[in-house]
Amino acid sequence: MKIRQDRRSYYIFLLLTISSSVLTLLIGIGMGWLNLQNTIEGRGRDFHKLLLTLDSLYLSPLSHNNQTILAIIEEQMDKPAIARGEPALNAVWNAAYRLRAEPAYLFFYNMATNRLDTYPHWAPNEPYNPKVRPWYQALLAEGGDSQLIGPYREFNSGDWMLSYTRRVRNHDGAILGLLIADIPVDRIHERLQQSLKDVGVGLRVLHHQTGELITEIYPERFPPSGDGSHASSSWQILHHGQQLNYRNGESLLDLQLYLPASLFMESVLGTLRLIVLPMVLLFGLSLASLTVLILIFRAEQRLVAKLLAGEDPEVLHQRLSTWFSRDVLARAHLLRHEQMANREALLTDPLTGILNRRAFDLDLASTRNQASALTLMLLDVDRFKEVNDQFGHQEGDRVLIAVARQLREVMQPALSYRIGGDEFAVLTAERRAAVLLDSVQRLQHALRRLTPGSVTVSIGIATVDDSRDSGLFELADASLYRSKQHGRDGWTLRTAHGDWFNSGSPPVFNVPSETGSRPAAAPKADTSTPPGG
Ligand SMILES: Nc1nc2c(ncn2[C@@H]2O[C@H](COP(=O)(O)OP(=O)(O)OP(=O)(O)O)[C@@H](O)[C@H]2O)c(=O)[nH]1
Repeated sequence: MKIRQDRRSYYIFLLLTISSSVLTLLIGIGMGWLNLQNTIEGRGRDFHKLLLTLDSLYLSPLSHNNQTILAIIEEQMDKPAIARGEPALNAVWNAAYRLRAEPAYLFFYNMATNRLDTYPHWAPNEPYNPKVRPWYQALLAEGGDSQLIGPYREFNSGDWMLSYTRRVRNHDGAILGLLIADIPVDRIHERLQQSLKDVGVGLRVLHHQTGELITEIYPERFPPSGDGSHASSSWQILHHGQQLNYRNGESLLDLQLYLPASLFMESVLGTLRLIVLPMVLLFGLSLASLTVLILIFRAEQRLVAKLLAGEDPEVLHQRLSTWFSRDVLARAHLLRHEQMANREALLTDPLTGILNRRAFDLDLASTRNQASALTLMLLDVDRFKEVNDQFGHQEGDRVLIAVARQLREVMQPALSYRIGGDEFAVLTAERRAAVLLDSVQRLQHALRRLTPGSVTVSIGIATVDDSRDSGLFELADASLYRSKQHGRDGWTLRTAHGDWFNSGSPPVFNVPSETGSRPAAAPKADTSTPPGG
C-alpha cells in the first residue's frame, strides 16, 4: 500500500512537470503572439504618423500654397478690365510663379472672351479649344470655387498634370473665369519617392473627391494580387501585409500606404528569437531531462530486477556503462561481497576452517529436495577427552585441526563438516562401497601417521538410494555407535539395501561396484543392534 502511494506521488510529480513544461511553452507562444501583435500595432501607428507627416509637410502645404497664390492673384486682378477682354496678367503673376512650391504654369481662362492668359507665356502649337480641356469642368462643377482637377494629360507634352483651380467672380457674383495652377504629377511622385526611398513601403496618391489614382510610388512593393486593405488580424497582416488609408479634404489628396508582409518578418523573427525560442528550448530541455530520468529509472529497475534474479554485479558492471548503474553496481557488489563473507563466516568452523554444523544441517536439508543416492559419513575422534586431559586443550585443538585437514584432503570433492566437539561428517553422492571404504582406509592411514601422536577415529557410514528419506542421519549415527561398540578405530557401513558391514568383518566389494549390490564374497553381516535400531 505504501509503495503504491509513493508511486502515485511520483506519477503526479511527473505529470506536474510535464504540465508545467507544456504551460511554459504555451505561455511562451502566447507572450510571443502578444508581443508580435503589439509590434504590428506599433508599426501601424508609426506608419500612420508617416502618412500624417507626408501630408503635413508636403501635400497640405502644396495645396495651401497653390490655393493662397490663386487667391492673391485674384485679389490683384482688375476684374472690370478683364471683363472687357483685357489680359489678366500683371506683376503679381511673376512673383507668385516664383514663390510656388512646385513652379509650373499659371493660367487664367476668361469665360466671356474664351481668352487664355498664361504665365510663363505659352502658345499652343496646334488649335487649342479650352472648352474641351479637363480643367474646364471646374467652371461648371458643383461645390466650392476651389477645386483640384486631374490627373489629366497636358496638352502639349502629354505629361500627367494636376490643376488647382479657383473660380473668379465679378462683383455681382457672376463667374468671370477660372484661375489655374498646374502641378506636374511627376514632381509629386519624385518628392514622395525620395521621402520613401529606404522605408520599404508602397504609396498611392488618390484624388480626394473622385478617388482617382494620381500616382503610385514604388508600385512593386504592392502585392501582385489582392492587398492588405482587409487585413485586420495580426495573422492576416503577416500574410498579406497591411494597408493604411489617410484622407484629407484640405490637401484634396488622399494617401494609401501599403506595408508589405516582409516588413513584419523582422518583428516575427525578433519575437521568435527573444521569446518563443528560449521557451521552446526550455520546454525541450525539460522533456529531454524527463526522458533521461525515465530512462534512468527504467534502467535501474531492470538492474535491480537482474540483481534480484541473482546476476553477478561484476558481470553487469562490465555490460553496463552508464554512470548511475556503476554506482549501484559497485554498492551491490560490495554488499554481495559482505554477504558472502558473512555467509562464509556463518557456515565455517572457526577452529578448523571446514564447514560447520549449520552448513551441514542446511546441506542435508537441501538434499531432501532431490531424489538421488546419498551417503553420510559420521566420524568421531576416539578417546579425545584423554588427548585433552593428557596434552592440554590447545594440543587437543591442534589434533582437531589436523583431523579436519586430512578429512578434507582425502574426501574431496565431497564436503567435510565439523558438526560437534570431536565429531565430523562427510556428505557425498558416492554410493559405491568400495570407493567409500577406500577413502576411509586412506583417512585412517593418514591419521595414524599424525605427529606427535597417532589419532584414530570411529566412522559410521550410511547410504540411501533416495536422499528424500529423512532417516539418513540416524542410520549413520547408528553405524557410528556400532563402530564405537566394536572397540573404536573402525567403520560400520549400512548399505542402501539395509545390510550392515563393519571393519571387523569387511565384505569383499568389486571395485567400483555399487554399494547397493551384494558383496562378491559372502559377507559377515553385522548383527549387533544399533541404539533404537
Ligand atoms: N581441545 C578441544 N576439546 C574439545 C573441543 N570440543 C569438545 N572438546 C572435548 O572433546 C571431548 C569429547 O569427548 P567425547 O567424545 O565425549 O569422548 P571421547 O573422549 O572422545 O571418547 P569416545 O568418543 O567415547 O571415544 C570432550 O572432552 C570435550 O571437552 C574443542 O573445541 N577443543
